Amino acid sequence: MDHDNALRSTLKILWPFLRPYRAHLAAAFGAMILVDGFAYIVPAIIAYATDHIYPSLQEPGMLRRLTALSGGLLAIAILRGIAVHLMIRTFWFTAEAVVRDLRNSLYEKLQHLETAFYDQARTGDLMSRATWDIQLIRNFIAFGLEHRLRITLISATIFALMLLQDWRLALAVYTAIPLFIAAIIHYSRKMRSAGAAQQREMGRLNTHIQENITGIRIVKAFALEEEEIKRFDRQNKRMLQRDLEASLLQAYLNPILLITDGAGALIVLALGGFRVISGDMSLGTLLAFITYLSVMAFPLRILAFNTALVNQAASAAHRVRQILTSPDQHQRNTGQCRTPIRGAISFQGVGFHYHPDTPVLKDVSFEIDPGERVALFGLTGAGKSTLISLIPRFYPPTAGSILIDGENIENWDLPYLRSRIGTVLQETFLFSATIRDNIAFARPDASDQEIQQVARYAQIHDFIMTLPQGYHTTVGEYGTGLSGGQRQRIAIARTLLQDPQILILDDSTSSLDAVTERRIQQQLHTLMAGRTTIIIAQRVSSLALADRIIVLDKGTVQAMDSHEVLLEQNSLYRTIYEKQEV
Ligand SMILES: Nc1ncnc2c1ncn2[C@@H]1O[C@H](COP(=O)(O)OP(=O)(O)OP(=O)(O)O)[C@@H](O)[C@H]1O
Repeated sequence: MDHDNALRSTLKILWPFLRPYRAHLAAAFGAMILVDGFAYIVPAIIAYATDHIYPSLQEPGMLRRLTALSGGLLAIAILRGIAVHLMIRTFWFTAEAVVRDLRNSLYEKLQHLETAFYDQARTGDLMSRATWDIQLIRNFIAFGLEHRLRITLISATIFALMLLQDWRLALAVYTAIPLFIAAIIHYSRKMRSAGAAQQREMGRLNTHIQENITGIRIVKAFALEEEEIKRFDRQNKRMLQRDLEASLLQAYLNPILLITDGAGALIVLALGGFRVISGDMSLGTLLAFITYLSVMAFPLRILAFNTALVNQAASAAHRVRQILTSPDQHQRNTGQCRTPIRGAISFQGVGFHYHPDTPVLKDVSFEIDPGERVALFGLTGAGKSTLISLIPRFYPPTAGSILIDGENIENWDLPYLRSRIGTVLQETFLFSATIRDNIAFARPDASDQEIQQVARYAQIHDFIMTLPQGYHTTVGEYGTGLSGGQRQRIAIARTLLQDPQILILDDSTSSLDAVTERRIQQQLHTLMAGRTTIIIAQRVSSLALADRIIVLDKGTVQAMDSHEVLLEQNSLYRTIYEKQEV
């Protein structure tokens, strides 16, 4: 992709974000015309003074004319100063405002993307897009776009003025133009792919750092710190390689541009000088040409850098667009139903796969009555977590249908449906906030009394009260400073406060000791009263909570009955149960 295409495709992607600020852009462009327009008057004034004032300075009135011209030059300098200030200010304001809007849109999109998107995405790469790529876009709007417009404006105007002054010399100066354009196109293409490679590598580097920090305990447990440092060094070297490749391209392009500039000066001096000597051209015109060339030095100096910047912005905008155009749940949220949920759940011939060639659920059918407690039981990898993730529509079933209160889940308003389903997952995630804020996550307006009540239900209140700052204790990203069991109990309290009709417990008692588990199970009995509950039972002790048990085997329902019946009639159930009992 050449320079202009990179520019066009960047602007096309960014246009929805630039559009609200088009008046600012127009104002900045107006200021730019003032800045550069006045610059062109200066050579004309110098040419005029050389040809008409200096030779006859002794004549009456000439000194006054010279003073007036000098005053004019000073006024132009001041005006240009004001215009350049306004121009830079407006471009930067637009850049910061667009980037703020872009970040908001990106964050909003990240909230609504399909769960499947996150199965594929790497956090470090997403972080890189949300920070580094956005930064490149900001640089593009703040000065890349300004420079690009000025380069075009200055070159076009200077060429036109040169033509007006002396078309023969102008054409001679521009003989080097095809070489110039070929170099730009050639390096622009290379810069675009080097920029994309650089940004991909930055994503990998960020992923590396993020995964290392997240998994630092595992690294330490395996005493692999030194190995990790070496691995990072290798990754960092690849980053260096990509960075060098990108900067080298600028280092190659810049000399070509400077040589072109030098060739222009040579032509003006040699040909122009010859024509002045032969009386074909005035000295003033020659001086004007030399000044024009000095004006051209600015665009030429920044062109290589600008080409790199525009191409980097093009691939950054493309990477950001990939996220912004990924399918999100809004596209699937066509349901309107928001009536109170009683909690009947029906699976009718449900099939599901993450990848078409590996079915995870096959023809799953069962009925759960409102308020019933059902445990999902099966060997690891049987599909239990997958099955429950279909109920809040984290994934759409690939066959059959799921009904809640007789209504297909697709007909329920998605945010409403999810707000009525409470989930306590195996891995408890707590936000970097106070314990109070973590519990009140679903209902930030909950009173202290309500928060303490659910904390008591979850058997965590007494512990919280032993902390110096009580409910206002800040916990880390992963609830640092809390045990696994304490984190889980906070998560249970969080779900209790949500007061859902349907409760999904992903073996939420797995990190608890036997005494606490018994206590919490008693509380859970109270909590589950009147709510439909599905418990993913990794451990047989969780089965005691259920009225009926679904035995899942390799994605199919083998049986669904009470514990007693299953123990008597189902050999798979009996085998797993007895093994775990031991
Ligand atoms: N996001 C995913 N992408 C691709 N495959 C997946 C994904 N999640 C799970 N699987 C696969 O689907 C199958 C069922 O996994 P699932 O987690 O539902 O089983 P499970 O019964 O809950 O297991 P466990 O008891 O070990 O938690 C497994 O083979 C697993 O590898």
